[in-house]
Amino acid sequence: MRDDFEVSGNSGPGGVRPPGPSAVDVPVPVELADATRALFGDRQPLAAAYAELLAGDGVLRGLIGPRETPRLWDRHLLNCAAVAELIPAGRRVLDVGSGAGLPGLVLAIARPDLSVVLIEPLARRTAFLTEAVETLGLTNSVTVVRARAEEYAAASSSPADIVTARAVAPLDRLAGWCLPLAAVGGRLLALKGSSAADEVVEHRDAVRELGGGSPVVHRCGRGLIDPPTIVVEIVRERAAGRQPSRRPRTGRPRRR
Ligand SMILES: C[S@@+](CC[C@H](N)C(=O)[O-])C[C@H]1O[C@@H](n2cnc3c(N)ncnc32)[C@H](O)[C@@H]1O
Repeated sequence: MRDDFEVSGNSGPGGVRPPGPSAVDVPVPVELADATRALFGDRQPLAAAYAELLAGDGVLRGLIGPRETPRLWDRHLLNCAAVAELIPAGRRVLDVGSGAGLPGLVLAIARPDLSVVLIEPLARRTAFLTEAVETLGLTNSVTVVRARAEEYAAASSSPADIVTARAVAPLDRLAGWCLPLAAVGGRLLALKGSSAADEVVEHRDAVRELGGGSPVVHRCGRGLIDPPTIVVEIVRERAAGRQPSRRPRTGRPRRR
């Protein structure tokens, strides 16, 4: 990768530091206790430390609206952690437009086997992400990069197994930014709302032009969270614009 992006992480030893003075206690709501245990396992204290950072510094620095604090667990942490069921062990994940770390940082918390790169263009957000990664002791598994996805794709030579994105752009634009970041055979997992199926219909052709296969809609976390997280999965089948070659036509040979 070119080294003119601001990059941090993947350097020091792990070990959770206690959240700083601007952390706010965010207890897990009783009705979410089982889901939280199922999705975070023994990493639940780390998830709680991240929730405290979001509710404290995240709100103070304008990365999360104050009205989100009471619903941090369901709308943000559990919503994102549920996507882990689509990611096999040991994969390299790029999270595009991470904002305050959603879903990339949550996936790194829930799944210590993953190596995660958080790609975010805004300095205020990457500053928060870098501090959160250090505070949570995740510098061994998480890297923060300040860049737009298109810039990173043009400069990076290490394609990802999985590219994630939540609330970043409509599916056609998102596929244009994210598919070039994935290896051929790799996958974009786009966290979408209830209009996911309509988006798929609207943008299917554009996605194909961009080298993606047929989008598949998944509902993650069923039986654990309500509503489940809706994820549109797109496999990168080939480089953009190169359509699969047609089978030769059979029948009478053409006259010369
Ligand atoms: C609405 S926020 C969503 C943040 C986070 N994913 C979440 O779900 O809370 C969209 C984010 O995408 C980032 N973004 C916009 N265009 C981008 C691009 N071309 N490449 C990477 N990130 C981008 C913005 O800076 C912003 O942080």
